[in-house]
Amino acid sequence: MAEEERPVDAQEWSSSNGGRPVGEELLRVEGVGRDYRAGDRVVHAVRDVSFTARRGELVAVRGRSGAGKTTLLNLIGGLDRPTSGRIQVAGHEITAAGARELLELRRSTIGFVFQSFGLIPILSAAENVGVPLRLAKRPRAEREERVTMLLEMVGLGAQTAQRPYELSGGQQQRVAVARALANDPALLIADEPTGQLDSETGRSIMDLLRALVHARGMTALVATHDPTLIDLADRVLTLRDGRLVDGAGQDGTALTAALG
Ligand SMILES: Nc1ncnc2c1ncn2[C@@H]1O[C@H](COP(=O)(O)OP(=O)(O)OP(=O)(O)O)[C@@H](O)[C@H]1O
Repeated sequence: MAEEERPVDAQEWSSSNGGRPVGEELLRVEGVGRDYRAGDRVVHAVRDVSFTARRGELVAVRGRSGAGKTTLLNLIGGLDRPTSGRIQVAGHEITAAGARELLELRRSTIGFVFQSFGLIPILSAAENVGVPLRLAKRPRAEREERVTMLLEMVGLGAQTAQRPYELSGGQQQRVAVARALANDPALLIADEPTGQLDSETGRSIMDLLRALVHARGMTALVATHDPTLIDLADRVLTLRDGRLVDGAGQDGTALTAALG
């Protein structure tokens, strides 16, 4: 990783975590299932999944292709609705939220990073990062200050005016991470964030996510196939055929068992 791409010292960010107590429960998933109809067939993409995650935790979600990782992350992020079960994020009942409340939660409480970066090609790095701040109607001066700080934080202080096609894949994903953090979310959801990157660049993105999660008392859920990236997680959830087969509780105990 080039020197200028190193994220700033985690300490610099610790004051901006809103006093969130690291270790407090941030996410609760209880008996969540999602079925899809495919013609005459029903696909049980996610089945009876229960776990909790705490502030300051980087949780990897692993499993083979088709195991249900994307479906689970989309349910937790409020992009899809479960067929059964409940999901709470930062005390908000995602599963009971109406469309407007979900939109608001996705803007204020949850940040998303995708495999394909999802940047707007005609906008500069700074403008891309500023999009969520515009949607949140933050004043211009505050937006500019925050965008500068976010891009410096991900090691792109010198690339603010560049458009996505003028940046490498790793740099584009850093812009996407900065954008996901614009509104200071409590939960970061990343679906295969390193899937389009070479292994070294992928690792630097995971290192960045890990530093941010620990510095800011955020929770991150990261779906990945990559075993070397899984090593960087604080905890690993393993999905198989839609079921959580490992990692539900911090001590390895399934939440459902704990609930009796
Ligand atoms: N909209 C849908 N309609 C029907 N079936 C779906 C739909 N979305 C997902 N599925 C099915 O649900 C299962 C889980 O898919 P999902 O994309 O969550 O897996 P994944 O673990 O993220 O896979 P990958 O690593 O390949 O992205 C698969 O069998 C998939 O075909």
